[in-house]
Amino acid sequence: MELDIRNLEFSYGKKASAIFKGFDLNVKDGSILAILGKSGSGKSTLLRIISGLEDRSKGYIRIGDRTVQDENTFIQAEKRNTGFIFQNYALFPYLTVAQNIAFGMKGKDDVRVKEMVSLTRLDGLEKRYPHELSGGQQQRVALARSLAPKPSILLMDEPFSSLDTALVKDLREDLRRIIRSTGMTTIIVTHDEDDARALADETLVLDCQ
Ligand SMILES: Nc1ncnc2c1ncn2[C@@H]1O[C@H](COP(=O)(O)OP(=O)(O)OP(=O)(O)O)[C@@H](O)[C@H]1O
Repeated sequence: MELDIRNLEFSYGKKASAIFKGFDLNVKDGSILAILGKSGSGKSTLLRIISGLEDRSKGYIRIGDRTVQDENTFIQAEKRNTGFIFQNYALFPYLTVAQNIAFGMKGKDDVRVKEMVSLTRLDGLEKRYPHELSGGQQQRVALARSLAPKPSILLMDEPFSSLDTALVKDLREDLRRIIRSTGMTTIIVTHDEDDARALADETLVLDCQ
């Protein structure tokens, strides 16, 4: 779905200086945007605002044809239906791969879990626990878990930060292939220009105001 942000304003607390002011962003349906920017420029904050985890921002945010925020509206994070993949993947250690993937879905849907396992090439690993997986496999479980409930948009914060750099090149291609095959509108926050170039259709460089 398309993401449209107009005139966004945000600061952490009344006395803090604004991280966003008059900020506009449009991401076309199905496209992959990389957000680059130095540490502290507000990359993670922007993902938190889009997903509804920060409720103090002002401005207008639309996802698809649904306004999730404007002066009269604030849709809570649970109801916003964004897929968020955190830096450390935040997998549940006591749940298996299949149970992790099923976690965010309403009701039991083994067919959808199987579909996600196959999309992310986790076949045969369904009964393993996160600590029995490689970093790249854990990332794919996080991806499968986020995609399973069919989110409106996928938000990834530093997808490669906890992985061995030698593996990252292959994993980038893998990640791009999976995202492309779903047609999901995706925003990837990274500090690495090579990630941005390899993964994204467009790049935005954030500059803290
Ligand atoms: N909960 C918070 N309360 C107050 N200030 C915060 C909070 N979280 C982040 N900040 C500040 O907001 C600014 C933007 O932080 P953010 O984490 O969005 O940056 P970033 O670009 O993602 O940085 P990095 O690349 O280091 O992860 C920073 O100056 C940070 O110190």
